[in-house]
Amino acid sequence: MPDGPIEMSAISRDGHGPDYNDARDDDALLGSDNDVEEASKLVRGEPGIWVWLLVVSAGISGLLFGYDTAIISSALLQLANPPETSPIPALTIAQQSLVTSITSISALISSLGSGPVSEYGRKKAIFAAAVVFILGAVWQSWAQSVQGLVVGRFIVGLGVGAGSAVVPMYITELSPAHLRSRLNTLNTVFITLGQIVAYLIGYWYSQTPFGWRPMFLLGGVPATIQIGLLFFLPESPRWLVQHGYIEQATSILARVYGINQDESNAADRRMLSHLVRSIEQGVRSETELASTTAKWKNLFGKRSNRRALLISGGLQGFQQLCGFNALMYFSSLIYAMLGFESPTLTSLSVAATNFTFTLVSLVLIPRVGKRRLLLYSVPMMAIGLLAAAFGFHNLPTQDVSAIHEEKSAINADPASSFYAYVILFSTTFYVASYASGIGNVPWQQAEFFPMSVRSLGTAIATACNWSSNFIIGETFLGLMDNMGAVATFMLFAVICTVGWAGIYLIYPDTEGMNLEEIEALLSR
Ligand SMILES: O[C@H]1[C@H](O)[C@@H](O)[C@H](O)[C@@H](O)[C@H]1O
Repeated sequence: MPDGPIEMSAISRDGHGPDYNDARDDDALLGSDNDVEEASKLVRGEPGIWVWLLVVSAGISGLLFGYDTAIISSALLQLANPPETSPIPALTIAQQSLVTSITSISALISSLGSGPVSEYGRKKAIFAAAVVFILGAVWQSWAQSVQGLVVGRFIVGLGVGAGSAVVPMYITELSPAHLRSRLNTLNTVFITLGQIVAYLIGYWYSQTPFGWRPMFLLGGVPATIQIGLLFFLPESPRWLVQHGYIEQATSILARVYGINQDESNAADRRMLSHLVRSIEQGVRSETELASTTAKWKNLFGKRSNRRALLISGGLQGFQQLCGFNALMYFSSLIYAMLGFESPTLTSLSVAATNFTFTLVSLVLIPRVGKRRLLLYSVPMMAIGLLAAAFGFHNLPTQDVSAIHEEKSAINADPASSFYAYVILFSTTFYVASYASGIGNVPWQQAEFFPMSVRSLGTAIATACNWSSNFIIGETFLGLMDNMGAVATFMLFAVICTVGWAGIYLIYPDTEGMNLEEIEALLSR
C-alpha cells in the first residue's frame, strides 16, 4: 500500500543526476483536463490484495528461474560422483560446464524470442513458459545420458529466459504507478527464494542415490500450480487496449486501482478514463509499427528508445558482469578452498543474504528511489570486493587452482585463518549490497519502453543479462586460475566503479511516474 502521497516530481533525488523536472509538464499524456493532481490522489486508492495475488501467481516464473539456475550446483555434486549402477558416467569438468552454461544460452535465445510470443498476449507467453518448465523438469529427471541431460537443461533454460523477460513486463503493465517498483521487486524476491529452495532441496537429497532426479523433477511442481493459477490471471490491460478490448481493460484497471465500478463516483470514472486514454495514446504508435522491421527501426532510430535500450541493457549487463553469480554458482568451491567445513551451508548463506536483502529493497525502493539506492549500494559492492581481494592477498597460501579440486588451498587449520573470515564477511557484505539495488532494479526495465517497442526492447535487455551471465559462468574459474583471486575480485570492483559512473550519468529517477510519463521523460 502507498506510504504517502505518490511522488509526482521527477527531480533526481540526490539532486545531481539529470534534471527531468520539466517532463511533468507533459500532462497532455494524461488527457485534456490537465488534472494530474486529482488523478494522483485517486491513485492512492486501495488496490487491495488482488494485485498482490496476481503478482504472486506470475512470480512463480521467478521462483522457477531461481530454482532451475541454482539446483544445478547440488545436482552436479552428485553427477560428478555417480553410483556404479548409474547409466550416466561421472561428468567431466567440461561436461559440467556445458550442463551449466547451456541453460544461460537457451535463456538468451528464448528471451530474444519472447518478444514476438508476448505480442500474442503476456498471459499466453507466461503459460508457454510454464509448459516448457514442466517439460524441462521431466526431461532432465529422466535423462539416461549426458546428451539427455544437456537437452533437458536446454529446455528448462528456454522457460527461464522467456519467464524472465515476460513476467516483469506483465507486472509493469498491470501495476499502478505507485506500486510498480515494489511489485517488480516481489518478482526478484521470488527468484532469490527459488535459489534458497534449490539449495535446501539439494541439501536434502544430497545423500540419496540419484537424488539429482527428484531435484530436477521438483521444478515441475510450481509450474503445474502456476498453470492452474493462470486461469484466474487477467491479461495485461495495456495489451488489451492495444488490441481494442477497451471494456475489459477498463474493468481490470478499475480492480487494479481499487475502484468498484458499480459504486464509482464521477472522479473515479474520470480517473479511469484518463488512464485508458493515456494508454491509448501510448498504444496508438503501435499500429504504425506493424512489422518487426519497423519495430527494430523505431527502437534504434528514435532517441528516447535508444536511451531506453542503453539504460536497460546496460544495467542488465552490469548486474551480471559485477560477478555476483560467480558467488552464486561457485561459492561452495570458494568456501571449500578457504577450508570451511560445510561449504554447502556457507554457500546457503549467500542465497539467504541475497533473499533477505532483496526483501529489504522491497521496503527501500519506494522510500529511497531506485537511482539513489543504486548510487549508494554499488560503491558498497566495490568495497566488499576490495576487502575480499585484501583477504585473498593475505591468505597463508594462495593456490587458487585448488578451487577445482574443492579442497583447502590454505596451510594447516585453514578455517581458523583470520583472512578466511575476512573473505566470508566481505563477500556477504558484497551480496547484501548487490541484493539491495542492482540485484533487482534492472528487472524493472519494461517501464523505459513505450508500448510500441516494449516487448522487443525488454527482450533485448533481458538478452544482455543472459549473455553476460554466460560470460561470467564460463570465465570465472579460468580467471581465478590464470589471474588469481586477488586480481579477479579487483576486476569485479573495477567493473562496479564503471557501472556506478554509468548509472550516475544516465539512470533517471522514475519513481511514481506512470509509463506514459516515463516515455515523455526519455524523449527530452
Ligand atoms: O535478479 C536476479 C537475482 O539477483 C539472482 O539472485 C541472480 O542469480 C540473477 O542472476 C539475477 O538476475
